[in-house]
Amino acid sequence: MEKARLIFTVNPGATSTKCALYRVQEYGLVCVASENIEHPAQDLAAFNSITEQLGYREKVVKEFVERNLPENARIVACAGRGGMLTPLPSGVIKINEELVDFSLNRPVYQHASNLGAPLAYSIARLYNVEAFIADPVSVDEFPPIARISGSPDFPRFSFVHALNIRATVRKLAAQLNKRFEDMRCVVAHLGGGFSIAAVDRGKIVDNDNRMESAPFTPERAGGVPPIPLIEACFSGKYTKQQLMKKLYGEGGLYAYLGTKDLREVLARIKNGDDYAKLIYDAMIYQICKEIAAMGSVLCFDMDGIIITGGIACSEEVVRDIKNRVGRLGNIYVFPGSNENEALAESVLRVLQGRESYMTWPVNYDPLTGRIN
Ligand SMILES: Nc1ncnc2c1ncn2[C@@H]1O[C@H](COP(=O)(O)OP(=O)(O)OP(=O)(O)O)[C@@H](O)[C@H]1O
Ligand SMILES: CCCC(=O)O
Repeated sequence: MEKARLIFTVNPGATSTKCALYRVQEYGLVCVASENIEHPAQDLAAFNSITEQLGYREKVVKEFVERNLPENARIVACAGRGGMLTPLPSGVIKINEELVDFSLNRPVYQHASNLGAPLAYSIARLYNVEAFIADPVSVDEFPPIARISGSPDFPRFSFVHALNIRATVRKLAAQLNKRFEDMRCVVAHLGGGFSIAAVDRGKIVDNDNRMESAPFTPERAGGVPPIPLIEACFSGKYTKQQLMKKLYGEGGLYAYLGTKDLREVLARIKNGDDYAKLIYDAMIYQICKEIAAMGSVLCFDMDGIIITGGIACSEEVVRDIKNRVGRLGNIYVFPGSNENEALAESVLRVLQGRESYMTWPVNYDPLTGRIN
């Protein structure tokens, strides 16, 4: 009997590595195993950089595959979440040694997703198959107008949860019986980090890059007033690393309330904590301002507003967002992040010849949108 064909996917996050195996069926994919493997803070504290975590996470990922690969099945392809690479067009890229080297040793910023390509490649080599990344966080398809900031020295650029955003737009397209390539919508990905994006005919034409001005998130500061920030940089009170942490990792809800867990914040509010309520309300207020801003990018001519990510599991959040911006368009909720599934679907489109893949390095000019 022919062995079942499986796609392995891996999505490394700040504190966990999400792994999954999908069986390829004639009509699509069936998830046969999926785990969110959490990494205790004391384990990760032993490493000075994301790159140093590779061996540790590789062991965990290999154990996942050994535990879950059925005897009557074989892996036919692997996929990992793509990290902070150079600016790229959306789509699928085949992983090679050079891409692994770039992700580990020359990424544009430190981000757990930089380990996606090395981890997928490592499993692919074990099973002698090909590995891919899809829609990495450095997807940048901004048109020229979106790149203009208030200073030519600091042009705007994209940094975005491209994988989950494009996957949820595909889901909405199927639900509305429309082509993905025709969809126009605002997507609010609300997780540990947020990405609030305008999607125009399948392309992310603007988003709230949290290295610029953006709503604060459970752990990221988003936009802060620039002059006081410059003063703090030159005050001698902080190291660069301390200030980076204030913006990234220890900002947002965590800075105000000492927790990154929105469920805990909601529980405190239920128990009458007025300060927690103020901070929560401010977060919703900022999210809604950004949704409206992204709606304006689409001239409010859109198929709807999507809310997704872990925070979209909260009925309170969805209700409070609807109360502020529900008049702008229909709101669709896709709770949780669908990144592993989106990776598997991207690879399936490639295996079935419905989508072509790019090869690293991708010689892409974000200013013209051309691949040379
Ligand atoms: N049922 C829920 N109600 C409210 N908040 C929730 C719920 N489930 C998860 N969250 C919150 O969602 C946030 C984490 O979301 P998620 O798991 O999508 O993030 P992540 O994958 O770690 O990060 P990112 O989305 O930036 O890659 C946390 O603040 C968590 O408390
Ligand atoms: C695209 C990833 C954004 C973030 O982690 O904040």
